[in-house]
Amino acid sequence: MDLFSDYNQEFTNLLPYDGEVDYYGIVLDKKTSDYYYQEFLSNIDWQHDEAIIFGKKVTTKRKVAWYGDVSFSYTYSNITKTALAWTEALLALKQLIEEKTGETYNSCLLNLYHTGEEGMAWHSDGEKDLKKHGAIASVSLGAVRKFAFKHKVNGTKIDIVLDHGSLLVMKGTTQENWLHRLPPTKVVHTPRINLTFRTIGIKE
Ligand SMILES: O=C(O)CCC(=O)C(=O)O
Ligand SMILES: [Fe+2]
Repeated sequence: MDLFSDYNQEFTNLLPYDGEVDYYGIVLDKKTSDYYYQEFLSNIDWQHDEAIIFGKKVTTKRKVAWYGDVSFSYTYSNITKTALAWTEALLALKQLIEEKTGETYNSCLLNLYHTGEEGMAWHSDGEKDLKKHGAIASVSLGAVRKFAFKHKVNGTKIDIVLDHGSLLVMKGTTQENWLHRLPPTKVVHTPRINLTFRTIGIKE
């Protein structure tokens, strides 16, 4: 990545091969980012996430919520969830992100990490309900956190920092070839909200 480029590039592909992760940097001004952060903290139906791991039901400290166009059912970590109907604020942000990325999305998974102690382990978002090779647009609000990619075969790692009001888009073969995670950290004590706009495949 050339940080000193004079070109007015809208985004940079962070991956050297086997996928495309477009980092747009900060796309929402401070006032707009603050507004959405407060709005989502207060007006999203946050729930502790549940997963079945080695046959046992576990509950995460992190909270999640899932919104979508219609009553989609979506399965991940062996649990099936049903989407809630879009709020006005979510729809407005979705539209803005669709304009910026030139893609459309029909659902959004939100994550609330209360402090730096909460994170997300290495995974890829290749669930079968997701449209194959569909773009996933990730918006970050609140505490600034590190984010990382790791190549599934050769272990190459790419670290980035996700700012308040920033946008990252994972597309193409990224989920097949790379894992990503939000590492826990002891130096962050305030909440971060992440929204991933996705496309759930419409079943025939
Ligand atoms: O919190 C983030 O930035 C990423 C969340 C994530 O990877 C996911 O929801 O699949
Ligand atoms: Fe993910």
